[in-house]
Amino acid sequence: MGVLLVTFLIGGLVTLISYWWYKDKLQREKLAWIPRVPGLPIIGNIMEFTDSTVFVPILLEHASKNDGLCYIDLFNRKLIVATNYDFLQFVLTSMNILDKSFEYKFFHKWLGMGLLNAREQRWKKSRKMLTPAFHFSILEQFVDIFDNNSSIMCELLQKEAIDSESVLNIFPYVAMSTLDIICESAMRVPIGAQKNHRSDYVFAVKDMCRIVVERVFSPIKMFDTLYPLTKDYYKEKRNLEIIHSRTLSVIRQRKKELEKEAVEGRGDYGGKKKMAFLDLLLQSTIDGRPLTEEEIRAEVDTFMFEGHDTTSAAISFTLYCLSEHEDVQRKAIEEQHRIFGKDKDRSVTHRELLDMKYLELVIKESLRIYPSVPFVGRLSDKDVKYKDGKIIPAGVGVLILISCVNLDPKIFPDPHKFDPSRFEHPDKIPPYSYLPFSAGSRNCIGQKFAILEMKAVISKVLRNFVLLPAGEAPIICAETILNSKNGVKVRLGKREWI
Ligand code: HEM
Repeated sequence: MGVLLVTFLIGGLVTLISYWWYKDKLQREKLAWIPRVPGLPIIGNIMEFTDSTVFVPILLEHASKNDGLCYIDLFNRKLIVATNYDFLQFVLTSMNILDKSFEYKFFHKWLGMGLLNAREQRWKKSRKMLTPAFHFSILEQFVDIFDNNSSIMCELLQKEAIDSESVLNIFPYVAMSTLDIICESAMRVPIGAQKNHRSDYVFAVKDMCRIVVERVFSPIKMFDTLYPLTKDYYKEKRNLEIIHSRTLSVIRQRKKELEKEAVEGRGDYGGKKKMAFLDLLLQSTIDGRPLTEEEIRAEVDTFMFEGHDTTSAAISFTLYCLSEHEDVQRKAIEEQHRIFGKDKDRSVTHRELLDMKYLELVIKESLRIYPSVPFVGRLSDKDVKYKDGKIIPAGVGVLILISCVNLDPKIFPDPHKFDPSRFEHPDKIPPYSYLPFSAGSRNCIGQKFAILEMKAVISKVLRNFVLLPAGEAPIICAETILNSKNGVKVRLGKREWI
């Protein structure tokens, strides 16, 4: 019996290794047209990427030596690293490469198969269902919410932080404000995160961003069988309890309100009016049936995460850029004066947000240098023909380095210089060379929402404060959402509005 078991185990192991070896050999042959980054036997390049502050520059160095393309090995997984425009255009517009790469699997427990993670067939249905939630007429209704919540943020800054000598990490203030905004607008459930000060939810989301990236590159945490041996496994469990209980309470609260509205004959339950995100989810059907609570939670978790963490990073880094560039801040203020005249405290309108053309250039330039999503990944389960007989093999991921594409000196001379005038002539920027919201059919569904929200918040801060340099540059780390190890530091002075 014992001999039989050992023979069986050895046989199984040999079959597994032979399968790995054969799959590896086939993929390597098909990838022969892309330079491979030399690595160690078996573990490949994994040891180069253990620090989130350096792995993007390392990948860029490898890719730029090889015309914007190379591939790396992470144990038995291969990943094409891409900054080459032709290739990016091909991948992002291909209807055969719509799935997300292997690395997104580390999001699954958190975000389920919501829009970000959904596989091709489900994604098409979900995207079609959710697109109306970003209609112009819906976004217009959110302007007051943007305005009120940025006022609360400015009041807090006024009370707690205004002192032109002290250095302030602006990030937590912005994060609470964007969390309030996404809950009140997309979910229709105000949660008052700013007034409660601390939000376990925000801390849990931040920690999950770190955990997900560390699992991609850690030789222990990446394996589901070994992961429970690490502290992060337990931290992840705790974080997910906090996050999921928050989203479930938001969903249940809104569901109750909708039912009450229906009983009282208010609202438009089951009607034709365009609905905000959560109302749409609660009243939609997919494959002829209503969505389950699990499916709704996956979408809500996805939107809470994508809709608050991305914008809080983007707003914080833009405020930092403005604090460092007095000339740019002056022009932005001139525009605010032109729009608001003497009354800096009145509410902004949708039309006025659209009119903030210079502020839009500032935001675009800030997202170029500090893209909230520094990289995205794609995958196909079939071989895909690229050009001249070249193949992107089935099961090989493509990692698109957004943060490096945006810094190409051929397109953006002196790329680290903050210069919003680069975007005065958008026609001069070639397609697929500026990708903060990704591109193609799986681009960011919330980009118009994000730009409007950013304008509303930044405009309010500019009208109330002079942003001054703190003398401390952010230490950038790529933790799925761009983050700074030392916070995003500015100093705030009182703005005299004449
Ligand atoms: C400055 C702010 C934002 C930036 C830079 C940004 C960037 C991106 C990027 C690069 C992607 C592609 C991700 C990938 O392929 O892995 C994406 C997808 C997505 N974003 Fe955004 N985003 C922002 C704000 C928002 C907001 C405010 C929302 C919701 C209200 C949102 C919802 C989503 C969703 C649901 C997806 C998945 C889309 C799909 O796969 O069809 N994003 N975003």
